[in-house]
Amino acid sequence: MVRRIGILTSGGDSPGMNAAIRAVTKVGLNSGLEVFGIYNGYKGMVEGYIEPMTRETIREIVNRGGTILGSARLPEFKDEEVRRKAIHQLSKRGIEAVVVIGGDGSYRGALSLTEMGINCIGLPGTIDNDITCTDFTIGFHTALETVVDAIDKLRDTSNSHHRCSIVEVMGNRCGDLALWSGIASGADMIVTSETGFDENDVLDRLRDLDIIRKKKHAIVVISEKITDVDQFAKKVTLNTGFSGRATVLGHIQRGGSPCPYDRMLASQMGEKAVDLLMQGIGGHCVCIRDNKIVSYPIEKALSMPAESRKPLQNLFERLV
Ligand SMILES: Nc1ncnc2c1ncn2[C@@H]1O[C@H](COP(=O)(O)OP(=O)(O)OP(=O)(O)O)[C@@H](O)[C@H]1O
Ligand SMILES: O=P(O)(O)OC[C@H]1O[C@](O)(CO)[C@@H](O)[C@@H]1O
Ligand SMILES: [Mg+2]
Repeated sequence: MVRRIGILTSGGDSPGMNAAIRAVTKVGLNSGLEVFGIYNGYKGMVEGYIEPMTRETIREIVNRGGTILGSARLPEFKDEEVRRKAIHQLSKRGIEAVVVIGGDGSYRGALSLTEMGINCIGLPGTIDNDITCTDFTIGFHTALETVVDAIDKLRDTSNSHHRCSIVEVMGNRCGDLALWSGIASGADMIVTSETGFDENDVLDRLRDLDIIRKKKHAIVVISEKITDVDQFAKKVTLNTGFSGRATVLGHIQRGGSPCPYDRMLASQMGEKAVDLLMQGIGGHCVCIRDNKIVSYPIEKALSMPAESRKPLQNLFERLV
C-alpha cells in the first residue's frame, strides 16, 4: 500500500487549487499517509524543492486564491531524461505517488510519470474549462463570477456613453468562459472559436442594435486569441453609431477567493484522488460528470471529443 504521496500544482493557477491541496493533504493525513508538497510544479520536482505537508501548512487556505505551492511551466518535462531526474528526487524521499493539479499539459506529464512507475492522479485545475472529460474544472465558476462582475460594471459606463464594450476573456481556445459569461451578463454578442468571427457580420449586427432596436449601448464578449480587440474597437467607432472601447480582463480572471462551488468541487476531487492512489490506481484523472465524481484513464480523458455547445449558443440567440 502507498505510504507517501506528493502533491503539486502546474500550468496556470486557478481559484480552488488551495482548497484541493488542503483536501488531498487532510484526507491523506487522516488516512495515515505522509504527504509532501512539491513546489513550483514539475520544476520543483526536478530541482527537489519538496517539503512535508502538515496541518499547519494548509491552515487558512480553503478561501485563498492562487496556490500556496506555486506553479510553473517547464516545457523540458517532455524530455525523458528530465523526468528521470524528477523521479530520482521522489525516490530519495520515498514518494511513490503524486496528485497533479493542473490542465491538459500537466495531465500529459502525469501520464508520462505513471508510465515510468510513479502513479499519478490528475485534478482539473484551470479556469479555462477545457478538459473535455469533466463538466467543470476547479476555478471555472470563480473566474466566471469575476467576468460577470466586470461586465456588470462595464454595462454602467457603456450605457452612459452610447458605447459598445468589447470584452476579451480568457479560455485558451475554449469558448466556455465567453459563452457562460455572455449569457449570464446579458451580452448582445458572443464570439468564440466555436461561433467563428465574421467581423462584418458583427458590425452589421451592432448597426442593427443602434438604428433598429435603438439600444443605448452594446456588449460584445469575445474569447482571447481570436482578434486584436483594440483594433476591432476602432472599427466599431468608424463603422457604427457606437463608440467602441476594448477591455482585456486578463489575469484578474485567475485571481480571487474561490466561490463555494469551486471549494466543494476541489474538496470532493481531492478526496477521490487520495482514494484512487490508496487503491493503487495511477494514470487517471478525476472528473465531475452529471454531478458525480468519477475518474477516467488520462489517455482516454484527453481524447474525448468536446461536448457540443450548440444548445447554449442557441439559447443565447433566443435571448438577444
Ligand atoms: N507532453 C508532455 N509531457 C510531459 N510533460 C508535459 C507535457 N505537456 C506539458 N507538460 C508539463 O506540464 C506543464 C504544464 O502544461 P501547460 O503549460 O500546457 O499547462 P496546463 O497544465 O495545460 O494548464 P493551463 O493550460 O490551464 O495553464 C508544462 O510546462 C510541462 O512541464
Ligand atoms: O499566465 P500566462 O502564462 O500568461 O497564460 C495565460 C493562459 O493561461 C490561462 O489563464 C489558463 O490556462 C489561459 O486562459 C491563458 O491563455
Ligand atoms: Mg492547458
